[in-house]
Amino acid sequence: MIKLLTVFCHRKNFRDKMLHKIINLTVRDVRFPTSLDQHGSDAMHTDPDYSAAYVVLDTDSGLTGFGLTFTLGKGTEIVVCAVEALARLVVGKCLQEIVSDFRGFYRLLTSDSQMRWLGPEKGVIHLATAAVLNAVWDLWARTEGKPLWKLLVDMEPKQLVSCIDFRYITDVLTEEEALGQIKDQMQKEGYPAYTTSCAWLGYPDEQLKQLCTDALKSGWTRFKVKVGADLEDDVRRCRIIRQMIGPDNTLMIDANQRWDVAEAISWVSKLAEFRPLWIEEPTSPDDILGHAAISKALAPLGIGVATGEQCQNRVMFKQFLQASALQFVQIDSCRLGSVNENLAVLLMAHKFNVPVCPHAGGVGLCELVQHLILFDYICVSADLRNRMCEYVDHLHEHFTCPVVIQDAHYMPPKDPGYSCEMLESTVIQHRNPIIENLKHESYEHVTH
Ligand SMILES: C[C@H](O)[C@@H](O)CC(=O)C(=O)O
Ligand SMILES: [Mg+2]
Repeated sequence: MIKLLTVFCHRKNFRDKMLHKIINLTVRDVRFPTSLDQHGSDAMHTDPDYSAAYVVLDTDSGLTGFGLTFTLGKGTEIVVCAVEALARLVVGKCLQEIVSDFRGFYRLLTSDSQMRWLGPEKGVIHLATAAVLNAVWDLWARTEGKPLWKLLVDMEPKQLVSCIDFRYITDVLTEEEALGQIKDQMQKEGYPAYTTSCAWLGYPDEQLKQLCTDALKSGWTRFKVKVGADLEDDVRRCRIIRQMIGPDNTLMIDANQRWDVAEAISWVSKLAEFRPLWIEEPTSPDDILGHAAISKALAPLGIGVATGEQCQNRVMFKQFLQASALQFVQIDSCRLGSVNENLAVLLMAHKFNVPVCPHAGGVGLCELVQHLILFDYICVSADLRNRMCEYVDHLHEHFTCPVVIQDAHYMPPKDPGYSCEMLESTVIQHRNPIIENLKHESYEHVTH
């Protein structure tokens, strides 16, 4: 009897919890002046100001969901407008209504017939979708009192798979197959990380050496170097880093889409003596066959191709995998359509036996993607070979639950949610009021 009552109360609590109705969505343009010190600089983004379109979902129960997407500087204004355009599809819905048919809700956002023309599922509108859905996932995880990775790990495989939109990928992965790939066994340990913080393109050699020395002391063994602007500089910088980290540590290089295909092959061949594990984004992120040609040419040198931080959607990832055009999948928590679409890519990568090494850094990307890679390890890949998650040592102090790195490993987050919440003081201090002022002016214009 007591047991029955407990089950009843539990169910009722669950139902009540899930009834949170979303009554408001606010989005803020939050920017950080990272370009002043050349943090984040690469061959194509020479003065990046790390920024976020930051979403807050208020519910009638008082519980709040936080989400974001990462972008750079002025571009944030446009993403903010796109989020505002999606708000009408979210406000007024109950959490239960959304998560009981998450696939349907994902489609509602990505297939709205007036907005779909902007994508579909790519560019600004997809970044906006990610920001909104990230907030919904955060709200769900908070409702359950679990960190997002645990919410995913505890879900029945059937429910998990029901969050994925399989449209356009059933030729390589069906719902039934996906079900078979999800393991229900749990393990907990820190997830290996690599650092990009030592070798941004705009850092002078002395700074590079100092940061490398510090990182080695803190236990880092895997390092990424920005390349692609000037070959002589790249040779010098890679030589410095290789000498400092020694022959056994791992080095990766990242060109941020700087080259054409033939140029990529010849340039990277000249850096082969430094034994990079991968060349990241050698050419246009949309050129799947170009990546395949680069992969083929560099394979004899032992250099793989990594890409994904600007891969538009699961369909592109599908083709990269089908064409053997990448050897490392770099999922991104804010470029793809949130957890829903990232789940699809994790499962496809598993099917093709290609390791996932997420893109992180920016603002908030480390906080978010750590949940996805933990889930991948526990429930999908159960493998750490050639796997690591990027880490960049900037802007974590602005989050209420920043990542915890120990001995170059991500430690599993414990707080409920998706780790998206920023400090209120940060949002106030770094909010870019341009859009709001503009709106104000146009309202005035209309009323006069
Ligand atoms: C503009 C960003 O800093 C970009 O360079 C990040 C990146 O490519 C990476 O972290 O990898
Ligand atoms: Mg990169």
